[in-house]
Amino acid sequence: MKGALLINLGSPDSPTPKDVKPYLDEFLMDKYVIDVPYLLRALLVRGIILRKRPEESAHAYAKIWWKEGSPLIVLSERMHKKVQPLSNVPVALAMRYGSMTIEKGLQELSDQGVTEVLLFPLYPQYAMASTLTILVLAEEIRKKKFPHMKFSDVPAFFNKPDYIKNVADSIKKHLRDFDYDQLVFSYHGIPERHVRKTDKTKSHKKFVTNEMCCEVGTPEAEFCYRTHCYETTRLVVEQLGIPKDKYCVTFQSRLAGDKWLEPYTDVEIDNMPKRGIKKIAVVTPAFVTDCLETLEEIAMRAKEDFEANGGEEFLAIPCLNDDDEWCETVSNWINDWAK
Ligand SMILES: C=CC1=C(C)c2cc3[nH]c(cc4nc(cc5[nH]c(cc1n2)c(C)c5CCC(=O)O)C(CCC(=O)O)=C4C)c(C)c3C=C
Ligand SMILES: [Fe+2]
Ligand SMILES: [Fe+2]
Repeated sequence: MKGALLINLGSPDSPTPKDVKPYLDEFLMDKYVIDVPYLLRALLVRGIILRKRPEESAHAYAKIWWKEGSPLIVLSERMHKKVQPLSNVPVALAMRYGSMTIEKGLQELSDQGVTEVLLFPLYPQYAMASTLTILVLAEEIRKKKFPHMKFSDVPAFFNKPDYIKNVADSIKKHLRDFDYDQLVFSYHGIPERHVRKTDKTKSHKKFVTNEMCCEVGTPEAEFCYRTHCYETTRLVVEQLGIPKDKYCVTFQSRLAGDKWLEPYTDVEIDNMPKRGIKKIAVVTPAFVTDCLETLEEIAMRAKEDFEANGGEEFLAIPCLNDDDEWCETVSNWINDWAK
């Protein structure tokens, strides 16, 4: 029998340093997230980052935490609840990090008699720190615990017409009563090195800000997160008829140290009021579910900083979450595969 496993990032069990620390340890010790040799990674993560970060992150999580739990988990569960009845096969939900493990998700499917699984990473744009790490871990678990299972996966859907339509429709709905100077497309950042590493053609050398680094459809673009982000943006603004001077692409959530993809969201947004841009809307299409990075970093911190710098109006557009059209898209893709 066939079945699908929706996989999102995960969250700590509670917004306390006690629970945030092991979650961050699992996350940042992942070699596809901090991609340096094990000893250096352990020194960096356990010797430096995890000394202060759990306190700071717990404080940030506490600001966005809901009565029912982490927004990312609660919203993913709501989406799963809507997708299951629209799908013709069993659908389970799992997280890459934290307690809702991929192993538990596969066990749930296996208990229902599923032997052919569609792995569905909930990331529109491909990155080794998001999509690849899920696929690698799932395969490790399959070999150890579920050798009888067969896997397929949903590739990055950054340019799939249904997803683009869902994002465009959501933006249109939220901008109906908001007269904006600039629409900011803010994507989760990654170190530039990650883009070079996943490029099998090794043709990514220098990046020119605001220009696509490779062309969709070429081998170098197949795993290029940066181009996937620019292409999502291009297709969405094309569908909405937004002119070039009314939108921009930025990258958020960088960690200190490496050179991450530019332009940086915080730097760009802080500078906008000085350039006469006083009313902005921010959309975050790298996340299909609202989470710490959208609810705290964008809707709270970026808004405060924008206003402190002279900005007047700030609108954070929610992610697709459990939007009906989006849940239909997800179940359609599952049903197409299961045919
Ligand atoms: C080297 C560090 C990181 C890389 C690379 C990275 C890539 C990446 N992350 C997401 C999605 C999410 N990240 C979230 C939180 C988060 N991300 C990092 C670091 C890297 N991410 C950290 C340390 C954290 C934890 C919070 C913090 O301390 O700031 C989240 C939110 C989770 C939640 O519980 O709400 C998401 C979602 C993607 C898609 C991605 C690569 C493209
Ligand atoms: Fe992240
Ligand atoms: Fe590229």
